[in-house]
Parts: sequence; C-alpha cells; structure tokens
Amino acid sequence: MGGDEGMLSWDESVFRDEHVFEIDYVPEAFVHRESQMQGLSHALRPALRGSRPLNVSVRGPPGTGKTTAIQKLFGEVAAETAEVETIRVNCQVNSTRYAVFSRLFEGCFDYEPPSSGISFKKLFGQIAEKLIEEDRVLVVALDDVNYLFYENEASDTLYSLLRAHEEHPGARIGVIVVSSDPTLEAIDELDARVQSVFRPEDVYFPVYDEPEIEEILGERVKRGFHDGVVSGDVLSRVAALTAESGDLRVGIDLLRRAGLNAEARASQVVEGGDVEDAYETSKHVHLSRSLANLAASERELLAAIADNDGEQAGAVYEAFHERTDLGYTRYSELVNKVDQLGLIDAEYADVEGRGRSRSLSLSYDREAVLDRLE
Ligand SMILES: Nc1ncnc2c1ncn2[C@@H]1O[C@H](COP(=O)(O)OP(=O)(O)OP(=O)(O)O)[C@@H](O)[C@H]1O
Repeated sequence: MGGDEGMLSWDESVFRDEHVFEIDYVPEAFVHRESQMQGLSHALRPALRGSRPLNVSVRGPPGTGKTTAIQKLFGEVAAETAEVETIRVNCQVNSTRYAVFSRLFEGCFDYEPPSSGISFKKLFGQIAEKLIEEDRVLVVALDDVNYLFYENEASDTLYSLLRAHEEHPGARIGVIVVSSDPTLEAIDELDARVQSVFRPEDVYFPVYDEPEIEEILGERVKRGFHDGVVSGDVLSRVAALTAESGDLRVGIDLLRRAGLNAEARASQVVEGGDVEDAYETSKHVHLSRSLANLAASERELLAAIADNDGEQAGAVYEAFHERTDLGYTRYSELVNKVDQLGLIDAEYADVEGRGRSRSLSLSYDREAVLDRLE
C-alpha cells in the first residue's frame, strides 16, 4: 500500500476502529431519539426515588434504536444510583418464563441459578427476597418480547412480574416490553388477567428518514474509518440503500463489508462498487438475524418449505415429518411461529374437493434462505 500519499498512520487497513461496526457496539452519540429517551426516563423516574416505575411498551420496526435506547437508559440509571437494578433480557434466546427468570437471577446474584434446576417458585422467591433485603427496585426490559408470544409464554411471564408485590410484599418491579413485530398488537394478545394490571406507557420508534440515516452513519464512518476512505458520495449511496428497509443495521453492516471489499482490492478508498457488492449480503441482515436464533426443528421446517415452495401445508408436513419425526400439532405451531417472524407467507386457498387449505412459501429469496440454513 502506498505510504507515498503521506498517510502515516495507515497501518495497512482502511479501518481506524473496526469495532464500531460490530453488533454489540453501543454508539456514543445517539441522535434523533430525544423524545423517546425522555419518555423512557419519565417512566423510570419513580424508581430513582425508590418507588415502582411505570411500565412501558416500546415498539417500532427493526433497527430503529430500541435496544440501544434501553442500553443508554440503563447506563444512565447505573451512573445515577446503585439502588436500582436494571436487567435487559433478550427473549430471542430466552423465550420461556423460566429462562427469563434465570437471567434475572443471574443479574441479581452475578452467578447462574443452579444447573441442577430449581422450581420456578423458588427461583422467583430468591430473586424477590434479594431485592427486598437490599431495598432495591428492579427494572426489567424484555427485549424482542414477541418471541415470548410465539412460545405462548408472554402472559405467564408478565403476570409473574407485574403481580410480584402481591406474592412478595415489598418487591418493586417495573417492566419495559420491547417489540419490533408490526403485526403483534402485543397487549391485546395477553390474557385478560394480565391486561387488567398491564397499562404501559407507549414509546414509539419510527424508522429514520434518509437524512437522519446519513447523519448517523456519517458519525460511524468518522469513528470507524480513516479520513478520506469513505467519500460523501459513497456515504450517500449507503444511506439510500439503508433507507430502503429503514433498518440501520443494514447500513452498518454495509459499511463494514464495503471496507473489507476495498481492503481485498488493496485499495485505500471505498468505491461505489464495493458498496454494491456488499449490499447483496448486507440487505439480508434481518434474515440472517432471524435465522440465527431458530431451533433445529424450525430450521428443518424452513428447509422443508424451501424444497416445497408454494405447496399446500399438508404436502410440506410430509417433508417436515420425514426430516424430524415430529407430529402435526407441533408442525402447526412452528408454521405459525415462522409465519409471525415474517419468514414465510401462509395463504389460505380453496383446494378442489378438500375445502380450504394453506399454501406455504418463503418470504425471502430461496437461495438466501438456504445459504443461511447451512
Ligand atoms: N440514533 C442512533 N445513533 C447511532 N446508532 C444507532 C442509532 N439508532 C440505532 N443505531 C444503531 O443501529 C443498530 C440497530 O439498533 P438497535 O439494535 O438499537 O435497534 P432495535 O430497534 O432494537 O432493533 P430490533 O427491533 O431489530 O431489535 C445498532 O447497531 C445501533 O448502534
């Protein structure tokens, strides 16, 4: 590489700090989310005074900063007081009530609950006791809460959290549910017994518009790349491609891959072509993320649908059963789940002589799905 252009700190990389493009990076600057941050801190304020905070329902499409807002907020609370315990639970990986409470236990005690297993009642009892003993308020963020709904665990989980003070007088717990599923009117789908105690404040995260995306990604470029690597034109193109889905993750992934493409060409500058090439992969970040956390049986189901794209549910079941040996009831549940995840389209159609039946097809490009199932 040419040191002759006077770029002394080049160090053989276009990146100044590649870490800023990683999935768990929490950005220092968090712009265009002032009103949402205000709504959240308003709800949490009572906790700072030792009272139960207001519950909150956070909604908005993927990649609009919901998780980041929670991380920022919890960081601010921790800086302010040690009297409030804040725990964010990723429900994509912890999709049952027991798993959620295991994470809460871990957050409170700094070690995992006994692997030999204890009853839910005991698990909860120990968490509550600890909070009461230490006189601390607990704020739980159930991130990607839609996954609890898919597993039919949402009502039980929320019920336990919201009624904690009845079973364990003195326990003060606030709940923030975070959901990105537009089809899920989360609250409406809860049991009546939960609805009667769950009246959350609403905080909505709309998609960023193109100028906002460009500003946010511009900040990332400044931190992540050496000066002059990404031109204004290239940044605008990345912003335009990102705005197509509105998911900021696409843009962040795109920047990183385009940088790697430039490096592969031994170029010190990211060109338009690097971006276009990268987009073929980056446009699927949402798909990759959805698939990454699926259970083996769910992956088999998608593979079966890919092999029988557009076929009737009955025919797909045959293929699924062959692969997994699972029965029809479980099959139906899994079909509903991948449907709710937006991975397939299930359409009712009249089939001659057999009444109404569902036909199942992939919502994404078949090759893209199969590549990611491997
Ligand atoms: N205002 C912002 N400023 C800087 N970076 C942001 C901003 N909003 C989001 N991001 C970045 O975009 C990415 C996606 O954000 P985040 O994970 O918070 O979205 P989300 O709404 O929780 O998505 P999902 O619903 O899919 O979980 C993260 O890498 C985050 O750092």
